[in-house]
Amino acid sequence: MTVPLSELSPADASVVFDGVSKRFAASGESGAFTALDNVSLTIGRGSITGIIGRSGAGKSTLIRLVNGLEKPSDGKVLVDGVDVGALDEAGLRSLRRSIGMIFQHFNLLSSRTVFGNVALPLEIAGMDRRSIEARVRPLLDLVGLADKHGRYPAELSGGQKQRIGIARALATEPKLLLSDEATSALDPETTQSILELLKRINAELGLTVLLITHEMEVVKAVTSSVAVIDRGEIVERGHTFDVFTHPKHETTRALLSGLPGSKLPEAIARDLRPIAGVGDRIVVRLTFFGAAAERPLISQLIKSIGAEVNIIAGTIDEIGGRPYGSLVVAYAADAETSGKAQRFFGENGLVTEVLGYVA
Ligand SMILES: Nc1ncnc2c1ncn2[C@@H]1O[C@H](COP(=O)(O)OP(=O)(O)OP(=O)(O)O)[C@@H](O)[C@H]1O
Repeated sequence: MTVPLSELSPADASVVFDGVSKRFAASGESGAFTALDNVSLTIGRGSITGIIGRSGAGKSTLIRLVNGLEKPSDGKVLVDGVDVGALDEAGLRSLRRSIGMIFQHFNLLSSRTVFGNVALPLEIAGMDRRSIEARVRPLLDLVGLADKHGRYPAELSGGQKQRIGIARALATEPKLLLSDEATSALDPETTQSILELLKRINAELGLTVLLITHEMEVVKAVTSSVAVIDRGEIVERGHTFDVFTHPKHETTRALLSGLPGSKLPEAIARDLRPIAGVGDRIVVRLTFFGAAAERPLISQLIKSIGAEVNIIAGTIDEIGGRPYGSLVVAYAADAETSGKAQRFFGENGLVTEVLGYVA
């Protein structure tokens, strides 16, 4: 799905938050605590959308509104056009069958086998044994754990437990999968394999995935759209590529600074000054996309400015499946050299950010 979150029509939407606020009674104090403040957000059908924010920003509350575990204080949450807040108990049960959910700590039943865990939602729905077998076996295949069907959760690794969690979430053939920090307890390699599985499920089953996380790495690897939440408000949203390459809000920038490859070497970061001294070099981050990534930019830059350029840090990466590069370079900060460099960056469509000055 390539349409920005704000431009989707309701017909393309899996979930719509329409002016949603959520206030909780503050214990021991008068008044209420506002966990979500007038959130309007549209989650495209068939997309993998990320909601990222720091601890306490309101991410879990947002997800609990989708499956009806909380009701909005103001506004509406629509899932496939259905107003969740207006559903009665029977309506909520049927809504929850159409939504799969995976969790940070997997929430498997230790007394049940792998098969038994995946079968549980089907047993609750009253499905007969043979139909359950027919549904569960292909799901275990899909998540790559067919050979573990008789094992117990305690005999599995974290990644395998999450695969079971995913199979269980898919058992009732939901149209929407909610992922609440599902990779936060996993090591980076296992995280990648679970994210790959989510991408496959999204592509093969056309399932919408709404993923909340505090990890930018997760958003970068798997989502096409992202919304940044800060103290209950959506402060930035859009295509993941655009938000990552042109972050506008301070919170987004702060979250991005934790990504590997965006950190400056310790010695440079320590010596960086906000104002240029005589003879200083300017330190600039260059971000480039598409065709620019294939050109010998640095040698062209050296020619254009007629001065030395030091490469301090660099990374080539992919965001939402699109390649981009980021380079941190330093060159003489005098007006003439800087002016030539600015012209070169402009002519070549490079996004630049001055990080500071070093001696
Ligand atoms: N039932 C509740 N009663 C009172 N306050 C609540 C309740 N649920 C959540 N809150 C408050 O709302 C705010 C948002 O909580 P929420 O769990 O949605 O944040 P989060 O972004 O998911 O954080 P984390 O990543 O730490 O789970 C927090 O300050 C939390 O203390």
